[in-house]
Amino acid sequence: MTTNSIVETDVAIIGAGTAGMSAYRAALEHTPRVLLIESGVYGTTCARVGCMPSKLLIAAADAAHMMAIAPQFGVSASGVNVDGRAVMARVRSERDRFVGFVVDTVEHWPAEHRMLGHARFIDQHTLQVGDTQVRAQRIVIATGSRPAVPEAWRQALGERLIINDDVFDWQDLPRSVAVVGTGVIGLELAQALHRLGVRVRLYGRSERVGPLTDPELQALSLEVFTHELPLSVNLAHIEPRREGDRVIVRTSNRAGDVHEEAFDWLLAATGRTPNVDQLGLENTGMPRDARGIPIHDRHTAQVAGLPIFVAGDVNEDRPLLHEAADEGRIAGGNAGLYPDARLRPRRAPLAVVFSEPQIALAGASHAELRSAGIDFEVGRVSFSDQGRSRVMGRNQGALHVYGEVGTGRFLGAEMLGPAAEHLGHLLAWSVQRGDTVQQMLDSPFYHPVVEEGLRTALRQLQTALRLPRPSDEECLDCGPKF
Ligand SMILES: Cc1cc2nc3c(=O)[nH]c(=O)nc-3n(C[C@H](O)[C@H](O)[C@H](O)COP(=O)(O)OP(=O)(O)OC[C@H]3O[C@@H](n4cnc5c(N)ncnc54)[C@H](O)[C@@H]3O)c2cc1C
Ligand SMILES: NC(=O)c1ccc[n+]([C@@H]2O[C@H](COP(=O)([O-])OP(=O)(O)OC[C@H]3O[C@@H](n4cnc5c(N)ncnc54)[C@H](O)[C@@H]3O)[C@@H](O)[C@H]2O)c1
Repeated sequence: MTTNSIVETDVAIIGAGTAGMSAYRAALEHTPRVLLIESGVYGTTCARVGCMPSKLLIAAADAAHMMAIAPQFGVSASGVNVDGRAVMARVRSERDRFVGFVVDTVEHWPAEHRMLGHARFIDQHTLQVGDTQVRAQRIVIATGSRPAVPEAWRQALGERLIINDDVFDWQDLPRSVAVVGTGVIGLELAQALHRLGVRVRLYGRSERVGPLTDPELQALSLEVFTHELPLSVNLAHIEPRREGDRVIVRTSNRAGDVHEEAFDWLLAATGRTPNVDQLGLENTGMPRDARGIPIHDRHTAQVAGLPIFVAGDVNEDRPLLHEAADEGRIAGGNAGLYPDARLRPRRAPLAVVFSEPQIALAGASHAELRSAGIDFEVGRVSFSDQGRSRVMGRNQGALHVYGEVGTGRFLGAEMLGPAAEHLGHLLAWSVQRGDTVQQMLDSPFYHPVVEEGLRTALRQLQTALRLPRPSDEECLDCGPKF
C-alpha cells in the first residue's frame, strides 16, 4: 500500500457505530485532536439494520396480531389484511428517519475529525486507511460485529441466503422464509414475519429458543413458541440447497427423521462474528483471546498497559446498544486521559427480547449463578393465572427471581411473559442498588398490574430464603415466622 499522506492525532477511533460515536464525544472532553474512522456508511448498526428496523417490523406484526386476537374480547373487524408493501414502506421510512438523525450528527462534527476508509493496524500507534497513514497516540477499536453465516450455505444458496440487513430493505413481504437460528434475532424476526402472514419455519440445533438460561424457563419458552410458530428444533443436520428460485431446507432430527420444506428465502440468524479479523491486530503484539478479541479490562476498556482501548460489540461482552454506548464512553474517556485510566463502574446486566411473550434477563442469570457456585433460592410465578395478564389476554409465561441464601440479597431474574421489558428494568435497578428481597417487597405495588405477579414470586423467594422475620415496625410485607 502506498502512503500519500500522514495524519497525526491524539486519539483515533476505528468505527463510527454507537460505541465509536460515544468514544468520540468522551475523548473530545480531553483533547480536540480526535479522529473517527469509518469503513462503511454512517448511521450505526442499531439504527440501520438492528434495534430500530427490527422493532418497526415487530410493531407492524403486533398490530396484525392484536386484530387477529381481537375476537376473543368480543371485538372484530372484517378480517386482517396485511399490505406487505405498506408494512415495508413504513419500516424503511421510519428507519431512514432514525438513520438520518445519526448521520446528521456525525456530519456536523468537524470534517478534520472524520475519515472514511478501512483502518488496519501497522503497529500500536499507526493505522493504514486507504493511502493515508494515521499516527495516533491512542487508538479505540469500536468495529462492531457482522452476521456469521456458514460458508457452505452461501455457496449453495447464493442470493437466496439473506441476513437481517436484507430484510429491512424489502419492498414487499415475501411468501415464505426459513429462519435458521433460534437466538434473539431469529426469534424476533421469525415471529414478526409469521404474524405478518409470511410462511415461516424457525430451525434450531438445540431446544433452546431465545437467551433464557434457567432450564425450567427454557422448556417453557420452547412450549410457548411451539404453540404459535412452526418450529423445528434439536436438529442434528440442517442442509439447505437451491432449486431454481427456491430454497429447500432438509433437516434430520436426532432420531434420524428427515423433513424437507421449500421456501423463497433462507434467513441466516446464526450468530455474529466480531470484526477483528481484518484489523491487522497481529501487527500490534497485543494479547488476544482464542476468538482474536483483544484482552482488555471491562472497567477501563484498556488492553493491558497499551494505548489501545476496546468498545462495543467487537468485544462480544454483552452485545447490546446501551452497553456499546457505555463502553464507548469508558474507552474514549480513558483514551483521552491516557496514560491515566479511570476504573468506571458497569451497570447491572439487562437484556430484553421483543418477542411475544417478551423475554427479559436482569442481574445474574441462572447459569451464571450456578457456574459461580452461589448459594441461591428461586421464587416463581406463572402468568397463566395472573390477574392483569389474564385481563389483557396475555397470560403466558413465568418469572423466576433469584435471592442469596444468608443475606436475602436479590441477585437476578429471568422471565418470559407480559411487560417483560418493564419488569426487567425494575429488576435490574434493584440488582444494581443491592436491594434485599424484603426491600423489594416493601415497595409499592399497584392493583391490578403485572407487577403483582412479581410480588408473588418475591414472596415465594422470601419464604424459601428462610430469613428471620423482621419486626412489624420494620416491614410492611413480612415473610413467615420460622
Ligand atoms: C437485528 C438486530 C437487532 C438488534 N436489536 C437490539 C435491541 O433491540 N436492543 C439492543 O440493545 N441491541 C440490539 N442489537 C444490538 C445492537 O445493535 C448492537 O449492540 C450495537 O449496534 C453495537 O454497536 P457497535 O458500535 O459496537 O457496532 P456498530 O454500530 O456495528 O459499529 C461498528 C462500526 O465499525 C465500522 N468498522 C468495522 N471495521 C472497521 C475498520 N476496519 N475500519 C473502519 N471502520 C470499521 C463498521 O462499518 C461499523 O459502522 C441488535 C442487533 C441486531 C443485528
Ligand atoms: N432485543 C435485543 O436486545 C436484541 C435483538 C437482536 C439482537 N440482539 C443482540 O445481537 C446479538 C446477536 O444475536 P443473534 O441472534 O445473531 O445471536 P445469538 O447468539 O442470540 O443466536 C444465534 C443462534 O444461532 C444458532 N446457530 C449458530 N450456528 C448455527 C448453525 N450452523 N445452524 C443452526 N443454528 C446455528 C445458535 O445456536 C444460536 O441459537 C444478541 O446476543 C443480542 O445481544 C439483541
